Amino acid sequence: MLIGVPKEIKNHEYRVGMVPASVRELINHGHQVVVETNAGIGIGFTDEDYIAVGAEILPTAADVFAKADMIVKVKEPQAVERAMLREGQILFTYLHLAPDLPQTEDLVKSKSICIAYETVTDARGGLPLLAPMSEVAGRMSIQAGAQALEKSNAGRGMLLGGVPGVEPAKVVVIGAGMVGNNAAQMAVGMGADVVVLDRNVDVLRRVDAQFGNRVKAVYSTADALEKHVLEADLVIGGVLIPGAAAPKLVTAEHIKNMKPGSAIVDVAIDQGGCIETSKATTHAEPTYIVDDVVHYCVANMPGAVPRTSTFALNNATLPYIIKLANKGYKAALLEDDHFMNGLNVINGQITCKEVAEGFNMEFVDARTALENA
Ligand SMILES: NC(=O)C1=CN([C@@H]2O[C@H](COP(=O)(O)OP(=O)(O)OC[C@H]3O[C@@H](n4cnc5c(N)ncnc54)[C@H](O)[C@@H]3O)[C@@H](O)[C@H]2O)C=CC1
Ligand SMILES: CC(=O)C(=O)O
Ligand SMILES: [Mg+2]
Repeated sequence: MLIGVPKEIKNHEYRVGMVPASVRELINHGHQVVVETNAGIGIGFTDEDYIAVGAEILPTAADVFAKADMIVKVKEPQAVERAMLREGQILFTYLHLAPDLPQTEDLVKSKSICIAYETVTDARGGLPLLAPMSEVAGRMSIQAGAQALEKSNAGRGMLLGGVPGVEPAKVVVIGAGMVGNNAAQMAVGMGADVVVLDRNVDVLRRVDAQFGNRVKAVYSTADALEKHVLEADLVIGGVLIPGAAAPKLVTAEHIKNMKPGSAIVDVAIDQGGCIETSKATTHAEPTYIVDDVVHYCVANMPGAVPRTSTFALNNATLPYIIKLANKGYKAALLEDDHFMNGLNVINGQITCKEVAEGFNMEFVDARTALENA
């Protein structure tokens, strides 16, 4: 198979779909790889590094899209990239379609085969291709929140851990999955007073076993959520209903009643956000203020630490890229239900139920769509 790696073009996005070591693995399996010039330069990989492992360098994204059977990326294709997709071409990347109708419509129109990292599942109920970036974003959320609380950023002027004699900030983490757990770990490490909410009791048990009495693990009712959010200095939004738009758990009314200068980091923004007043921001301008609450809603947080993030992402995606390349998409997906859950759009049909329902569009079962492809 001929695999193409374009340079990422989202604002301040320096990650790359494949590092040279991954390219080498694919070439060892008998495949060809084309890489857009300077695709890895933001994390220190030159064209020569890719050439050294056997890749061919192409001058533009258009060349890569025109040549490749499968495009491997990081972020959802931007409008100019969507226009370059063609019928029968495989796209393997993050998509986050639920909050993004224009992208969904373009992918349907393209008749390409769109497999989303974030909806691939595993036998333990996890999301193996979302997990590494959720680890990064969860850890970063506390850094971002700590900065948002600084006075120069319109925050309350509070140090997360306080100092002896001065109480720490209260950090409220909504959702105790991969993002929430990593956020809690960092917040505890910085000495904050940490509350974690989830609606899955087993998840709360795990939080309790991991952190003991350093974290309060709270069952997430509307009542509990309101109480803790209104007391918070920093709220981290880390809920997920896989494939679907995030539920708006923190309302505009809550935001109005939060302490002036408090901050929210809505990590779930890539699925539309779990805070009513959230709207996606970029690394160039990460925050804005609503009712004196600092909002940080960057949809590609791991892009800020692209070296760590690219390696972490590639460690997870490589075996799946190899499977797609070796077996072809049909066999690779049909023989593995968990991998098949990654299929969101194929030949103009939507195969992710949550996306189809969210947009009132027709849903086609992935197995049926694949068998008919
Ligand atoms: N902004 C960014 O750059 C990034 C965003 N993300 C996003 O962060 C979000 C969280 O991802 P993960 O932690 O990997 O998901 P996860 O599936 O590991 O955890 C989500 C948690 O939310 C909980 N939850 C669901 N509904 C809830 C409710 N009503 N109240 C309380 N808890 C609830 C679930 O029980 C689960 O424990 C996703 O939207 C993901 O796409 C992930 C990485 C980077
Ligand atoms: C998961 C995601 O949205 C990101 O890594 O940018
Ligand atoms: Mg207020």
